[in-house]
Amino acid sequence: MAKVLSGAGLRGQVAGKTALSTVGVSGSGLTYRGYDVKDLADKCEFEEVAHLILEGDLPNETQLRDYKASLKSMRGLPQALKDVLERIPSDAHPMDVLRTGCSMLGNLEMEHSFEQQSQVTDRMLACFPSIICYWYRFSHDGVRIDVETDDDSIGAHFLHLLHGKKPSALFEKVMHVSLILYAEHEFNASTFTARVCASTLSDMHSCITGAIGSLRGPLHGGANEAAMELIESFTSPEHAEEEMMGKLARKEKIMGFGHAIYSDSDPRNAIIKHWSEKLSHEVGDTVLYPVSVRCEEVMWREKKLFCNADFFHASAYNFMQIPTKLFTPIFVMSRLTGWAAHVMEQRADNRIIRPSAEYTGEDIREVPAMDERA
Ligand SMILES: CC(=O)SCCNC(=O)CCNC(=O)[C@H](O)C(C)(C)COP(=O)(O)OP(=O)(O)OC[C@H]1O[C@@H](n2cnc3c(N)ncnc32)[C@H](O)[C@@H]1OP(=O)(O)O
Ligand SMILES: O=C([O-])CC(=O)C(=O)O
Repeated sequence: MAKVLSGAGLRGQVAGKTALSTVGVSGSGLTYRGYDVKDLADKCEFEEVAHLILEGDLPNETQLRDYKASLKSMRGLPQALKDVLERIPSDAHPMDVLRTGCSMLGNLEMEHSFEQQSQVTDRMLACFPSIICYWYRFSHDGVRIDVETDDDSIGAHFLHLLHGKKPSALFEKVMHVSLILYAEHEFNASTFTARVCASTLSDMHSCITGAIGSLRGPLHGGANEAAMELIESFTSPEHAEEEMMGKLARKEKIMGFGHAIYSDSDPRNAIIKHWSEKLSHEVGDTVLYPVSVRCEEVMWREKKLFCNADFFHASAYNFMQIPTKLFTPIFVMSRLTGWAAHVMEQRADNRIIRPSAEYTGEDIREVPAMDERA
């Protein structure tokens, strides 16, 4: 069943061109530069996919080694940025921390010309996990961590900083898969934000800062955190069934379900669900995974609504002992690749994005004197 793509929210309107991805095209649900996301998640590391999205091609062995070494060398944070992070309270939302961190980095390491666009993007890719974990560990545990680990991947670097030890091979693999699934998704709200900003010929840090703000909302990236709050409130599949039925009767929105483009499934769901199940066995879970499966069954049976990429990410991240409020920042660490590639694409063939509005306000009228106003 095809989804009706019309109405409010610019739904169904072509707002520009891209060679980066296809979403919901029949035959394959999601492709990055022509490769099926299932194939990429199966066979690649996240750094290979980042290279594909940003540079246009999958790297060969030497290119991948060099790319990873280069990213590894850029994990450190300038003291002025650490000083700012240390002043942000522990009850701040980590997405706001990342937004501030990205903006501050733009002050310290400004993109002076578009020729530096790849360099500033790689720098952000390398140091966003450092920013989020430096703040988290300082504000929550009172420690100033060394952010320059020698971990092979961005996902392992993140988990190492967060937990103070290298992650298991399984956890590192799941981080690769997760970061690949979240990397790029055509003209979603946060990417469109980045492109609108880019279309004014603004700098890369401004485009990414704006995109982080758009991703933060619960209708977009913030849904993975909201999904976690939902599933952890249920004690068993039966409890989930009962509560979900109540929520549907009250017409509550259930985060982690539905999609603006996909009509009957999100191709990323089956992949992350598989890894969530694997992790649940690994950590001996008997509640969260079965509860998540029951929520999925109820939503499909009652409303024909399906899990989007966010729903099973909640349990998967929880099984890796990642605090819920860091879920959406992980999405940022990945989607940065898509955002930056879209900024580059916009810059390469730019016209300022400036749509029109249908006016629904008052007819033209005179400004009344102060004593004539209500
Ligand atoms: C990585 C990502 O960003 S994926 C998206 C993450 N966001 C979420 O999970 C938030 C929950 N989902 C939603 O709010 C929506 O499904 C969106 C924002 C993703 C898509 O919005 P839209 O394209 O406007 O939804 P759509 O037109 O399909 O909605 C059709 C109907 O289903 C309902 N519906 C859609 N999603 C849900 C949901 N998760 N729970 C309950 N009802 C829903 C809508 O309210 C609407 O009902 P109505 O016709 O009575 O108003
Ligand atoms: O495409 C969308 O609207 C939202 C989404 O799934 C994403 O950005 O990954």
